Amino acid sequence: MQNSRTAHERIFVALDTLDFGRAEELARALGDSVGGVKLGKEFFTAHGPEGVRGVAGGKPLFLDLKFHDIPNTVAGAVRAAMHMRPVMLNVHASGGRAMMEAAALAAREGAEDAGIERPWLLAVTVLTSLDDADLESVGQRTPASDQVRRLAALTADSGLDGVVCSPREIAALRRDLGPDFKLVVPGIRPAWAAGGDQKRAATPRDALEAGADVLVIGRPITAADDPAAAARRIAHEMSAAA
Ligand SMILES: O=c1ccn([C@@H]2O[C@H](COP(=O)(O)O)[C@@H](O)[C@H]2O)c(=O)[nH]1
Repeated sequence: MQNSRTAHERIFVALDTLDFGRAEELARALGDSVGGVKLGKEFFTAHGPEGVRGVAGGKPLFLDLKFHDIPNTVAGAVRAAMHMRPVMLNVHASGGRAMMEAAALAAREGAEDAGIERPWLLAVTVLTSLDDADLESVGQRTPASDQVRRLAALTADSGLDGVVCSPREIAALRRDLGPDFKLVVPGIRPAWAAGGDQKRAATPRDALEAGADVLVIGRPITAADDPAAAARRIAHEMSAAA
């Protein structure tokens, strides 16, 4: 996937719905006001690969299934995913090095078999809905920011293209891992949108200024009365970023 993109091309809209018709309608209404669509567990569980292909059409697709299992199983899932022709897909970094290496190999081979350009293979670090207290409650005493840096370094070392992180960690990851490591960032909240369940969030402009490659934005666009206008407003706010 190209890295030199205009503001709206950096937005992948999260179509989190069980309703096929609604997802299709949003994808159509948003058209070129976003760079691509993100389909994840909610939509995929309801509609499967066929549904994903139907809604994505020819649009760039981020397949957000966050695979997390033993290496052999994840490798198989990554191969199967190639038939949905994603430009990005992901696993969980906490699955560890062997799992990520198996996923990277499967992505290379699977893309070739499917006759597509190899998608960016990303690893989810720490979900943006979690804060330090949440991590502590599951026995993880390291602050989220440190854990993200640790998992991102492991991801880079395992041969993946980049990570999914919160906007709060972008600057540190850019310093740690350089300009080519891909940072795909959910937890984006314009000042005028509700925070919802996102705990490590920031505005689109702040995320772009910090060095994000792609912003994943769902409800601030999809729950708006006019989703295309909301996407254009966000792109305009991003354009003002240095
Ligand atoms: O850490 C993560 C990883 C993935 N997501 C996904 O991004 C979108 C965000 O949607 P909003 O409506 O803008 O909150 C959603 O599909 C999540 O599954 C994330 O939020 N955080």
